[in-house]
Amino acid sequence: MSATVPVVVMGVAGCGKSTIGVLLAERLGLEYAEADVFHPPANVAKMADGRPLDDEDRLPWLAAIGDHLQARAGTGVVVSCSALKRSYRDLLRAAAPRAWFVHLVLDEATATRRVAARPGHFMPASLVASQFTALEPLDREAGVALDATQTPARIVASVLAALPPTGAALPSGAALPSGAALPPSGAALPSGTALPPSGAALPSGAALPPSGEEDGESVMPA
Ligand SMILES: Nc1ncnc2c1ncn2[C@@H]1O[C@H](COP(=O)(O)OP(=O)(O)OP(=O)(O)O)[C@@H](O)[C@H]1O
Ligand SMILES: O=C(O)[C@H](O)[C@@H](O)[C@H](O)[C@H](O)CO
Repeated sequence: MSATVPVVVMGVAGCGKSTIGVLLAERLGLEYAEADVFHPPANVAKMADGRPLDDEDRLPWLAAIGDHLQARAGTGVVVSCSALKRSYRDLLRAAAPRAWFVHLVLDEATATRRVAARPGHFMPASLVASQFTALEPLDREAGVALDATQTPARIVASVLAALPPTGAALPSGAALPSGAALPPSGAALPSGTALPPSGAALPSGAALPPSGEEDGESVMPA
């Protein structure tokens, strides 16, 4: 199986970007790139010191990741990148218009627990709250939002099912299917609402079902 769309696995620290990115790249037979290696040393030092990055800090990092995506636009690549804000994703899309995002959606308590339990990493658990402050969920952008408390195998299977077919047109700022009736942007689905099967359109920002329920997925139109 292969995908030529550049796939960006996004979300807060601890949501599983690296874990899922590696597995996904393996399944797709593509190169995996870890966003943390694109940080200037000053960014890593700042985070290790317990200070969150700001927009200015993130600009050179996003530019480097954008270059990496652009250089592999024809062959495909899987990149992990927190891409917390819409404006950050816009920068990546400016470099790679076909970029397709996998948002691993996780609650703050679980993210904090995972980061605290992870040995030998520069990111302190004290910074997880700032990641949620910055986070702007995928909003009518090409990609899929998945419940990050599912098993890695299940998450990867959902991504593979949702990926646009090789060669499919992926305009940036993906258009909604014509005639689709959607609640206002950011509207949460009533609790207990069954999510449509993979491939169906859902506004991002839709509430994901609690862990353990069927599916845990919302797909943005490609
Ligand atoms: N689906 C999952 N279920 C349970 N644990 C997971 C899952 N995905 C990742 N983890 C664990 O959570 C921790 C954080 O995962 P990972 O390093 O992949 O996250 P990340 O989003 O890349 O974090 P960061 O952005 O801080 O590098 C790891 O210990 C990993 O084993
Ligand atoms: O945008 C950011 O604040 C950073 O990218 C962080 O997300 C860290 O790099 C990552 O979480 C640590 O691995």
